[in-house]
Amino acid sequence: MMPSPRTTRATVGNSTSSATTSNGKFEFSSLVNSRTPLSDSPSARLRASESPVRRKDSLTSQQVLPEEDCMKLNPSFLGIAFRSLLAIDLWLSKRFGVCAEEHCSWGSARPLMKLIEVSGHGIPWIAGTLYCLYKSDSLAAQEVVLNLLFALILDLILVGLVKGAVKRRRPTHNRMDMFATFSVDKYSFPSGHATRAAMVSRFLLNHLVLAIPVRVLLMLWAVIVGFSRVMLGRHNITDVAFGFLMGYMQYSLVEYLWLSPSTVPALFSL
Ligand SMILES: CC(C)=CCC/C(C)=C/COP(=O)(O)O
Repeated sequence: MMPSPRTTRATVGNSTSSATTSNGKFEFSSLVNSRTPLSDSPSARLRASESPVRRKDSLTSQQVLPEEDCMKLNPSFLGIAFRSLLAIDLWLSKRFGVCAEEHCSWGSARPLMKLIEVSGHGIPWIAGTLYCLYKSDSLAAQEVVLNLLFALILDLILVGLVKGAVKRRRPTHNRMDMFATFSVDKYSFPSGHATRAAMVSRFLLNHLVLAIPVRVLLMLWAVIVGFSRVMLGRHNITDVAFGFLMGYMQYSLVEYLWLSPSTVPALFSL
């Protein structure tokens, strides 16, 4: 039976000769009996790789355990998968960018797509919410509208942060003729329209009492806003897909941080 490294270390500490002659245990002998530190001797350093105790300490990341070799393979596999996904994304997004220019196959639908773009823009949403806040006459209505305003501002901040961190350029076929943009809007990941559409529609579905057809229309609007981003050539498909996911999660964050008269009374006494 193989002694455990702990047992071996104790044994060689008592007997120099038996420790230095036993195969593969030299490192323990030198560790205990030699004045030369293990890591100073090249041969000892090499042999240390055979010791389960020293292995992790004395080797570089290239000379490690098989499991760690696997870990090294994974990033390259993931890298290839990631690059392939991006290549498919770029190719598909370009194919679906059918309203990117007037002369494109669906170029005549471009004005309609731009109208849909305005319907998901931050300015009309923030302006409309401020107007509703001004008009709301009950505390309950004020609470909902104030939280919608908070959600819209939070969305602008979070999208701006992610766009600034990821710095993914808009598709080359996009014509940058959007109105009222921030400097980070030269970047495309994630789609701010998609985050807003997903978040706002989830917000309204949860806080307004709406007839079923209106609920369906609201969901349809969010989906159409997403499609229009790719068709206009503003975004790649992954920008919009991630935007929807992010907007959906942003709503959960708003729910979590919900502003109410009991948590922030100052906001409601204005
Ligand atoms: C100026 C304000 C209040 C908002 C900017 C809204 C905007 C232009 C977002 C960019 O959306 P995409 O990332 O979908 O292109």
